[in-house]
Amino acid sequence: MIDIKNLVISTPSQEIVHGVDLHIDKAERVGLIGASGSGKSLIVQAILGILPPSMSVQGEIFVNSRNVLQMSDTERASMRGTVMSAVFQNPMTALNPMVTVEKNIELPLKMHYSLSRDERHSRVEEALTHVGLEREIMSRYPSQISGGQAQRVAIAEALIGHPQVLIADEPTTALDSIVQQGIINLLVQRTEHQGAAVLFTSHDFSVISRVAQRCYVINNGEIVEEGDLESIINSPHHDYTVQLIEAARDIAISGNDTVDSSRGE
Ligand SMILES: Nc1ncnc2c1ncn2[C@@H]1O[C@H](COP(=O)(O)OP(=O)(O)OP(=O)(O)O)[C@@H](O)[C@H]1O
Repeated sequence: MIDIKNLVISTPSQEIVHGVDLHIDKAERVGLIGASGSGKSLIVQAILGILPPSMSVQGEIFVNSRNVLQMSDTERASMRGTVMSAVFQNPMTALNPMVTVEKNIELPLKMHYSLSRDERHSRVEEALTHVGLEREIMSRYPSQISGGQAQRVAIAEALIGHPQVLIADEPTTALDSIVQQGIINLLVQRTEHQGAAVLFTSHDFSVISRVAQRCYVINNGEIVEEGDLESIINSPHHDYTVQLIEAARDIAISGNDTVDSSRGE
């Protein structure tokens, strides 16, 4: 589904991401874990084609066997929402503050499908139910909902076009731990239900362990370890991985969690 080969990302003065290889299979949930500043967001931005213009990028990023680094902006835009979608750390920046929750969520439908207004309305209602929100929230503006609700709205928008992969760049970092848990459960449930793959970035092994089946450990722009989550947690090879595991509060293997996914918001 996604195959990254020898990805190098540089500013005019220095190389930041040094030859990263990363692979995600269809419907697989993959974690990318590393400390702040290790290069996770730049890799995500390269996949989505939204790197700052000052950055240069080399290597290959194949999505469904097509190199996105060689695509035009229009071609890339046509993939957003249907092939790839993304959610970010701060949901408020992802939502358009000038329009209602309904208008935010229906955007991918308007861009990619020819549906009537009524059809879009019922798809948005259904999407809200799937992310555990009441339909009344549709007419509110992003400033009138909580951070946890906003992240649910962002997830509804990201998944409404049934993308093949959801890229989640630290989507729970800005939320408190109870809300965080609900968002993680929701992401796992919904992507599993829709058969979507996930690339989930975090600096926290306790978060990654609840989402990913396999993970990559990144340190200073370099992948230092990769493997099944259980193997990495039970027998990490790299000192940096050991440090990340020791820093985690509590580690679970994903799928073992039964916490109510809308608690505390
Ligand atoms: N637009 C930019 N111009 C110059 N340097 C940048 C830019 N964006 C990021 N960097 C640098 O690149 C490095 C990697 O940043 P990146 O945001 O990918 O890290 P990260 O692992 O996602 O960290 P965090 O968890 O804090 O988001 C950092 O040293 C950062 O300062």
